[in-house]
Amino acid sequence: MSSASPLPALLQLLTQSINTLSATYASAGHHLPSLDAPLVKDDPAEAFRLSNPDVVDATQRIVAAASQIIACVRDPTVGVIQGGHSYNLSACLRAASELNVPEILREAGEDGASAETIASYSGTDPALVARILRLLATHQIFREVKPGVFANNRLSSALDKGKSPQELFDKPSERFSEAQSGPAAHVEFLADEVFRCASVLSDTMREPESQRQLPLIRAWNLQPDSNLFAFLETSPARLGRFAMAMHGSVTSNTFKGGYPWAELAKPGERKIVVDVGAGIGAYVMGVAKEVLVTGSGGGEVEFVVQDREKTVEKARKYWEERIPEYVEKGLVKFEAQDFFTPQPSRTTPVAVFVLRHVLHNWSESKSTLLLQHLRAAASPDTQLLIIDRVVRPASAVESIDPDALKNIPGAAMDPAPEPLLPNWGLAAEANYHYDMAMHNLLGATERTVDGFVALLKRTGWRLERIYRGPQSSNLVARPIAD
Ligand SMILES: C[S@@+](CC[C@H](N)C(=O)[O-])C[C@H]1O[C@@H](n2cnc3c(N)ncnc32)[C@H](O)[C@@H]1O
Repeated sequence: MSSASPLPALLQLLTQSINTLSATYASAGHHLPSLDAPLVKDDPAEAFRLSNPDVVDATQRIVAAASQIIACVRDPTVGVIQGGHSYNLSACLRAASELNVPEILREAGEDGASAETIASYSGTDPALVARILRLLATHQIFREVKPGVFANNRLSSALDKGKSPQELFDKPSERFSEAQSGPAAHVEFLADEVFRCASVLSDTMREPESQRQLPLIRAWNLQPDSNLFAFLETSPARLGRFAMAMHGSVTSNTFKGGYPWAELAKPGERKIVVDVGAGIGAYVMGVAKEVLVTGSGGGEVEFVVQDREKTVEKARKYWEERIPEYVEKGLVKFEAQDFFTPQPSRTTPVAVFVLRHVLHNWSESKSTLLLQHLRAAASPDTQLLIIDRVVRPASAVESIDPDALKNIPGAAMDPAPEPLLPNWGLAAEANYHYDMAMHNLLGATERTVDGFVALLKRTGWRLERIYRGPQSSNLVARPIAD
């Protein structure tokens, strides 16, 4: 262990990255959006932030370096105790979203609204509302304009569900009907269903193996053979919120440099893409709208949206409302299909099976069964596109067998620059939160690159390449010849 302080090197990384960020914004004629002002989604600076690689890279370095500096200098006891308190952030975020505070404050404007006004919409305790919002403001979510008066800022306005507070309170079953309500749905799902499961993680781990329950089963007092999806289906409100939460995470997945959808169908060709466990089909709708309309391929792509029966009904409605021309032209079909059973036979072989945020929901044995069914339905040219996070160990070496990754483009990743944690630390924090959520909700896992290689090989697929994405990556596999 080196005894030299890492602080000067971390500070240099931080300074260089802040300079790069400022210069990149300035040279493109954009201003760095203000933390104090609400988010303006259609501001060109927002699209620039998400798409400019220098901004993306500098942001990652700043988050990793700044959080590592804090860890270096802060009293260690305070550091771990703060970690123990972090449940309050979840609890207060959920309260603020369920009390529709971002929407009340949108209507109040930059002068904000008092805790009394905010609480009057829901008949809740104004003093408690003020304390909740103060904790969030301390985490840079909302602004306390003067004591007890709050306004939206950049972070809190990301939770705006896009409706008036009155509509939200009058029709609670329709709180998540606007497309922009995805982030709020996601936060509420994490801070409600997922949070309660996390609270019993340690209790369930320490039970004798024969009595060991999944945190989901224990936290929600469910029948032992129940699962997340069956549980969500018992409540239309939970199911609707979950569907929108999944939709809210779509935008980052048709990323530039990801799977080359525009090249899939050559002129005169019609290719079939089956989205397995598609939810409402939001990902392939994104492909249809964002990529194929501008694509150079020229051929036609037919999507099959597969999921459980109730979700497929929602999917059909979602497509009819948002992209009716696809439904009318027969370019999208809806199939109720259990992915643990054989795929239906088709006259035209499937070009691409998509599994977006599905494999991470299942244990090794269930994932094996699912992939075997897809392999049995695959032609030699079928591609399997897995969209999931690829979790890095926190050590410098990503694989226990680095040689095995050498011929797989995108599989081997350089570690973060020293002295940063090799896995980018808190800049990659979400991966590890979702990994725990997968265990707590489903007894499942986010996978490392080694985990994907092994699972695919076992089920007759060969990992061909990885397009690394900002959050989830695109992993492409081909059938191993029989
Ligand atoms: C995490 S969601 C992902 C949805 C979608 N792929 C996306 O990225 O938005 C997992 C989906 O798997 C579906 N699912 C769960 N069990 C299933 C089963 N046995 N057969 C088919 N779909 C299933 C759920 O209904 C849910 O829509």
